[in-house]
Amino acid sequence: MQRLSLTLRQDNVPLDLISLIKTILAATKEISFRVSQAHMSGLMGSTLDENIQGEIQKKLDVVANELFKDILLESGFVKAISSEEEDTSVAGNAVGKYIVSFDPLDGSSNIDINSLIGTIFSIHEAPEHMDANNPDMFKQSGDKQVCLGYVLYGPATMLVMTTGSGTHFYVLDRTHGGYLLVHRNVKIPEDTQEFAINMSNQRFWQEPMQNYIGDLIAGEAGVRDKNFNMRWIAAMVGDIHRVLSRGGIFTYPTDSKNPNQPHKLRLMYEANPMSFLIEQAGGLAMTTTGRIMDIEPTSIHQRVEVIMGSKNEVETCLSYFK
Ligand SMILES: O=P(O)(O)OC[C@H]1O[C@](O)(COP(=O)(O)O)[C@@H](O)[C@@H]1O
Ligand SMILES: [Mg+2]
Ligand SMILES: [Mg+2]
Repeated sequence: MQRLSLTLRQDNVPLDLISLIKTILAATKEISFRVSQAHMSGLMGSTLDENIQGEIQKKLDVVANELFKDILLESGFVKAISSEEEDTSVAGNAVGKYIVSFDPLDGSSNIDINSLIGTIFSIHEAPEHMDANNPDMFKQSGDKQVCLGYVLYGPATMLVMTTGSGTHFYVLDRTHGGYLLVHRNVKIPEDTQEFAINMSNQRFWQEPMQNYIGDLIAGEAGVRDKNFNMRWIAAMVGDIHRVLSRGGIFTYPTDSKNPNQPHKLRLMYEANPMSFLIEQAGGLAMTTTGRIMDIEPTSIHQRVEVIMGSKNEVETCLSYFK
């Protein structure tokens, strides 16, 4: 099995970006270890604090965030970082070439049940003319990401990453401490019989989504004339990993549960990096009005509607909104 650094060189990734990627991966190896030791180190359960988005932070959310933030800022490679767990962006090296957005632990509600969690990251080039303290640096569309991915802390710790030359799967080999390539150029099947949605929100969805999911559930007895299976891991990293591995459609649609917050998933450190991975693997990553990666962000913690996965199934879903 090939080492990650060789794959990056084969994909012609610039040396300074390779150095940043290695810094990020060093942080994920440490988080992977901390996650596995959480019971013994008193790191299970919640803190008494909320993040800027009004969500109670888990102890591991805070630990993973501090670790990721410190290692990135100390590296000198980044001009600023932004994180789910930080109110605004945090300045780094004034001449750093890159900015990094991240979700230090995705799927926080899975922490206490020893289920799937992961770290999501997204790298853009830092605009030279902007001050390191200026959060507007992060207002760049998903299309401009230069590298992004996630690390899944599952039975195996896996890295799924792209630098724009295909989506590749790597696995953490604990015997030598590095990531090894296990699947180059992953491709998502265009058709699927599997969907992922939080069904408990059904009554809050818009009518076209109600109709679409209704037709999937009707199976062979309905207009789709085939049976569908459903999965929900409650961690986007886990659900998207399944879609990349064997196809499927994943959606967190617009809902009216909380009128002030029609969307759940965050654009910068959830939807955009996952969209890039899905598109590189031949899938689609959309809202009901267009491509997710075309969106010009207006704020760091912006939320967005998400419909992504197997190409033909995403198109079928969107046809209900026409
Ligand atoms: O609570 P729900 O509706 O199952 O939402 C699950 C979704 O929320 C998220 O967990 C949000 O991520 P965080 O754990 O980083 O806040 C997504 O990963 C996941 O798809
Ligand atoms: Mg998340
Ligand atoms: Mg999180």
